[in-house]
Amino acid sequence: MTRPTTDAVLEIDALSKTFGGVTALDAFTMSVRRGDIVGLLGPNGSGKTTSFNAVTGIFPPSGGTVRFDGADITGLSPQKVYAAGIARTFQRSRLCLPLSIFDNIMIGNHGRLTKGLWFNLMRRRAFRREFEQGYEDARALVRTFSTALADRLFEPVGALPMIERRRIEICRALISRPRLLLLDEPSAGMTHDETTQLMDDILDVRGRIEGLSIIIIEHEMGVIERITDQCVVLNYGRKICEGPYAHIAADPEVQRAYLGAE
Ligand SMILES: Nc1ncnc2c1ncn2[C@@H]1O[C@H](COP(=O)(O)OP(=O)(O)OP(=O)(O)O)[C@@H](O)[C@H]1O
Repeated sequence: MTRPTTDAVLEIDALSKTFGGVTALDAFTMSVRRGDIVGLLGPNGSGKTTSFNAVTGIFPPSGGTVRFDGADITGLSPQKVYAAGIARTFQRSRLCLPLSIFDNIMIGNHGRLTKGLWFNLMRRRAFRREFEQGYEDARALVRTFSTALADRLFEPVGALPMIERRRIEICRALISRPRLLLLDEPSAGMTHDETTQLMDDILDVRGRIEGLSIIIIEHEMGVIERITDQCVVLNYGRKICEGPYAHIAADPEVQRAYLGAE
C-alpha cells in the first residue's frame, strides 16, 4: 500500500493553555501529515496530555488554532471533534470492566448509529442489521490485533490482561473510523515485552487503515523509535525540538531537558 504523506491532516498553530498561574502549553505549533505516526515526547508535566485535551475539546485552549483536514476545529466540543474524525485513548483506562469486549467497543460507535429507541423497538429487522454490522466491524477490528481475542467478544473486559485492555481501547477509538488517532501513553503500566507487542500492533493498524494518522504520547523515548515517522518534544509546555527520531534523540537540548544529561 502506498501512503500519501505530503498533505497535513492536523495543523496546530500557537496553541496555549493556562490553568490559573500554570502555563501548561505555550504557543505550541506542530503539524501531522496524512498517514504518519508522530511521537509526542517530553518529561512528566511537559504538556503532552494538555495538547490532546486542547485539540479534542476537553479544555478550550487559551489561545491559538487547530485545523483538521483544512477546517478550523478550535474550541469545538469533544462530540464535534470526534464527529469530525479525531478519536483518542486516555492514559488511564476508561473501559467498563464488567461489560463485554463488544459492549466496550460499541460505546465508541454511537456516532455511527443513527436509530433511536423508538426505531429500534418498531423496526426490529433494521435494528438487527445494524447490530450485525456493528458486530462484524468490531470483530474485524479486534482480529487486526488478535484472532483469539476476536473469538471472545462477549467476555468481560475485566478478565483480560493489560495489553488486551489497551488493544480494546484502541479498537473502541477505531470503530468510529477516525482519520486521526490520538494515543495517550498506551504503554503505561505494561511490561517491556507487552510494549514491544503493542508498538507492532500500532504499526500494523496504520498499515491496514489507509490514510490513518496517529499521534502517540510517550515519555520513554526509546519505545517509539522504530514506529514514528516524526517526533515532537515538549518541555515546560514549549516545543523544544522536532524531526525524525534520530534527530531529536541527538539534540543537546532534548538530552538536557529530557534525559537529564549535562
Ligand atoms: N486540569 C488541570 N488543572 C491544573 N493544572 C493542570 C491540569 N492539567 C494539567 N495541568 C498542569 O499542566 C502541566 C502539564 O500537564 P500535562 O498533564 O499536560 O503533562 P504531560 O506531559 O502529559 O505529563 P505526564 O507525562 O506526567 O502525563 C502540569 O504542570 C500539570 O500539573
